[in-house]
Amino acid sequence: MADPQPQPEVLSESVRINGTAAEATLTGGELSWRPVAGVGEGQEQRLELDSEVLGCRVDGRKLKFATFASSAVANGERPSSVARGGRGKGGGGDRNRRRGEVVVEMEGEDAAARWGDGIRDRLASLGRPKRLFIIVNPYGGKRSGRSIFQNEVLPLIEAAGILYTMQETKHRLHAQEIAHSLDLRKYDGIICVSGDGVLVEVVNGLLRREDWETAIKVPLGIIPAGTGNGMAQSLLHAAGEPFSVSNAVFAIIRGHRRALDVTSVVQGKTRFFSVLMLTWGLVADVDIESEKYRWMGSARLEFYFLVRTLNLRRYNGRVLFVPAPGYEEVGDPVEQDTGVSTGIQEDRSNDNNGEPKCGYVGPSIEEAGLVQWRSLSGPFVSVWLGNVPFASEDAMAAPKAEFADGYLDAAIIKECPRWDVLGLMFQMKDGAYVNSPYVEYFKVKAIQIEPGLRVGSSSKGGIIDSDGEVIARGDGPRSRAAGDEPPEHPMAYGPPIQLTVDQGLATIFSPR
Ligand SMILES: Nc1ncnc2c1ncn2[C@@H]1O[C@H](COP(=O)(O)OP(=O)(O)OP(=O)(O)O)[C@@H](O)[C@H]1O
Repeated sequence: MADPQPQPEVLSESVRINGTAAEATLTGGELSWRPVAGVGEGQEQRLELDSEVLGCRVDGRKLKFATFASSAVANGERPSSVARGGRGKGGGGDRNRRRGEVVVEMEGEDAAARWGDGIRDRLASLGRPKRLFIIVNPYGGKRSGRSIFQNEVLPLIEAAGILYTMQETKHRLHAQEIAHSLDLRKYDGIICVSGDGVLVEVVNGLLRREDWETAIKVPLGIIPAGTGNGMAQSLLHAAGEPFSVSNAVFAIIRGHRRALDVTSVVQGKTRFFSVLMLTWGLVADVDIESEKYRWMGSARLEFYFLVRTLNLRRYNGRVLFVPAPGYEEVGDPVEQDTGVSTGIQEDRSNDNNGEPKCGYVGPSIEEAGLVQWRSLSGPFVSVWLGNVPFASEDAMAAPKAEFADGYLDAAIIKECPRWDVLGLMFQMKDGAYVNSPYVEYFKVKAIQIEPGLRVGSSSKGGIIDSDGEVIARGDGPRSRAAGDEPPEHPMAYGPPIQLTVDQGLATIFSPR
């Protein structure tokens, strides 16, 4: 039998807290005190180290707690009866946190040093990171990554006493290069101050390393500073926390983590890894084609959605999938005896389109194929595959998605009157759109997309977008001669694109 964890010593002392004489006790993960005179005399007050304290430093006879909690706690004023009201364990108070300071003055420096050690040990036992590598994208979103880092991230990280190395990205795929070559032994986590794109680059960089198996276990963190902040919103929302930079930073400081599914997206020898979503049809068209209206600000998406709905496109094609348990009746059965009828083929040769032969090759579809494949045939208005609930701050595209269930959530719209499409958009905010009879919502272990031409066009296909990057675009036939520029997108539009999920392969800092 394993030895029981040694219980930390209980410390008690007569102190002054924020100037008021009090009896203080440090028990487990909590500092509690009762003022012995004046306001609040005899009333117990508490400070939870895990959910309310950024850090603590000793300054002579004083212990200075940097707090991040409800305003009353931040000033050392909240009575424990209030503190306990309606709060889950480790929940972190009323979520409207503010920075504050609680100063505990001891009678002597020895006592302060002893308490300082006790608090340091307790904070360390919470598994908080000590050294972080922080990647800042100064270019994403509203170009505010740098100022978010300086003004909102750094003060909290410093108050927590975390050592860090910061590097700004200089170009596309720079974050992938950094993650590919970083000395991971020096850090307890890699943090992205960016949109989702940089986080995805980091995952791809780690999985292309020779030591990918250990590298991908390094906890990742995301602090929203992009246009698409779906991962940050998904993590905060799952914990009941409001979307904010400081809540995202505090989640990283607390060091709680959760497993995260990684999807391998494969076409022939081209392979990359996704942690958010893949979309084909309406949503991809709106997302990508509306770029030319960027000058409109965030209204561009609504505007272009309206344009596209009025001229609704439908795409031919087929999706084949291995349904998750409970979804075996979705779609039609696929003949599977020869493999020819499905066209499902695997290339797990560890040759990533000429890149060095190392890194992760993804889970086998054949393993997934132990169960029956099913299919849905187009035309499709929209195909959405999500690994996490939110596609952006205010679009809950896959409301039942879980971080590490080993499945992708599919939301597929086939035939749908255009006014109903418009209605669905308004129900995207809270995910209610999936209850529409026009939306087929189910979970899959693996899925293959066979994208076809737009209905009514003999040459135009659609756009396939994974985690905000266009991976294939059917712009019509283009003659390519030897010496031509390499194709703009990594995959071709037309041949099958396969997705398989590796359950909980990555690790991400999470409020809960
Ligand atoms: N210095 C840079 N110059 C240009 N592009 C960059 C730079 N640094 C990073 N990028 C690229 O910016 C893209 C978007 O980054 P990020 O994830 O931060 O934001 P996003 O929300 O996904 O997108 P958006 O650019 O629409 O805000 C990524 O593909 C990344 O490679």
